[in-house]
Amino acid sequence: EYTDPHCDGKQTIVHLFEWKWADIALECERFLSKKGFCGVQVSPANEHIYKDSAPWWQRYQPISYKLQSRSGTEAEFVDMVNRCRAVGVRIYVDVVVNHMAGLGQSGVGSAGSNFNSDNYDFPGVPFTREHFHPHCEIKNYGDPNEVRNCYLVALTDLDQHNDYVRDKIAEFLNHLIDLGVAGFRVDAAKHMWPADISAIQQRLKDLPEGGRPMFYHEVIDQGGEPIKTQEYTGLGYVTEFRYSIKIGQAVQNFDQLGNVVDFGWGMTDSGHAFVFVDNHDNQRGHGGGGSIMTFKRPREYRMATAYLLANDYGFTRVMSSYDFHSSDQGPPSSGGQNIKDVTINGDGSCGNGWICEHRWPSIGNMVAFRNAVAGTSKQNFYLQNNEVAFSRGNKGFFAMAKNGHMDKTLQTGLPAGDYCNLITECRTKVTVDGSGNAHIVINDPNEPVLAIIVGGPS
Ligand SMILES: O=C(NCCCOc1c(-c2ccc(O)c(O)c2)oc2cc(O)cc(O)c2c1=O)[C@@H]1CCCN1C(=O)/C=C/c1ccc(O)c(O)c1
Ligand SMILES: [Ca+2]
Repeated sequence: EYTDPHCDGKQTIVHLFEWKWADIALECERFLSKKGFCGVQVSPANEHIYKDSAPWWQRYQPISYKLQSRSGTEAEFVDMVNRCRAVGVRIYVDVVVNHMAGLGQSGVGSAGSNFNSDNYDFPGVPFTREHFHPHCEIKNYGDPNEVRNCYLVALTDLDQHNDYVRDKIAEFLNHLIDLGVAGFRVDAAKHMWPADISAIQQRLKDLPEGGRPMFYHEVIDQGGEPIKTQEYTGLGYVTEFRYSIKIGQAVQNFDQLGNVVDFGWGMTDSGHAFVFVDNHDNQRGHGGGGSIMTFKRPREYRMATAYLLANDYGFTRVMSSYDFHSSDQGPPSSGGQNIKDVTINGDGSCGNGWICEHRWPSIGNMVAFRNAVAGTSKQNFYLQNNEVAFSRGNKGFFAMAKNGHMDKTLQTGLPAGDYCNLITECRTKVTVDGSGNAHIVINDPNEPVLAIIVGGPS
């Protein structure tokens, strides 16, 4: 049961996809701590293959568990963890332990280790032939044995049933725990047996500050396959991909906003659901049947993410991307394996090809809303003519207008008083009268969201 995010009540992680460690440290200090983010999901920090075209997925082909990657050295990683922790922002590491590099690859990895996948030779760990499953390719996702014991697109599949393999993976995660990380995203968890993941978890230390590391498992279950998210809820949070589809559809047809949590679809219970609008893979067009919203449709994306953060379901992650034109394209680079710095413009947006969705007002300012209303349920639900609004207990009130305009008196469930609209950073306010009613006005097609909280600025 690793479901406590250890975030002092903060509710949202941001995925700073492919950011360098030095840039993440700066973002913790200048933005994430001020906005109340729980933490950062960082790209895989272990040694990975270098491919000439430097596709983003090269980081998902491990060579060893040495902490030197395209994002920086171990020293830079340690500095990032310390500086983020110093301002109350935790680090969650994306760990790739289902496999090592793909067959047909050999050479030197990002930490200088030699390897040869066809010989199952990974001296940087070390792993050798007996630590891997025999080669068969996953062809039938309808067979849970094949999905776990065969190779995903020729990626050399580790045998997590093997004690030595369990020990080496645990050693990797314990090293990260010693450095101060708060938990892990388990990449491709669907391709590992829950019992094997559990055996590895049992080899892990408590966090230095006490408590168990937080886990969230990547299980791509969109229904239709025998492997279900529920098989992994005993091990922590589990990614709920159907919610991304539901929210993506609902911002295009507001009538569906009342039914984005649909247990009829087999969706994971809220206490174990790890939820998001898009992720680093499906924002590139894989899966989701075209209903996945990304930064490429800014208005719909802001509404989808604002609703993700306002709704009373799951533990939330906000995606932060770089611009791309082809699905394999890596992060902004001046060439080779270089990654460009993240630059911050005068208006708070990012430059150098970084999108920084987490800094968009309807997104970054909703993080404080979600923290303030944690643990409360939706009430006073209002949904008509492309407008939605609801209160969260008596702690907060949220409204959103598909066309950017709303002018309606509604019950907010809040005590009388003047409240800042968090989204406009107080440039607009709301007065709640003695009966809890307020005149709700939205007039911004770009940020068509209003959010107020008790105890917020006024
Ligand atoms: O066409 C591709 N892959 C085949 C379709 C996507 O399949 C993959 C899935 C996958 C997709 C759908 C599923 O239902 C599923 O159970 C697994 O998970 C991965 C996880 C990894 O750590 C590394 C990978 O290369 C993959 C992968 O190729 C391209 C070229 C190689 C990498 N890649 C990719 O597209 C890379 C995708 C990728 C990489 C990292 C991820 O965490 C991820 O979710 C997807
Ligand atoms: Ca496997």
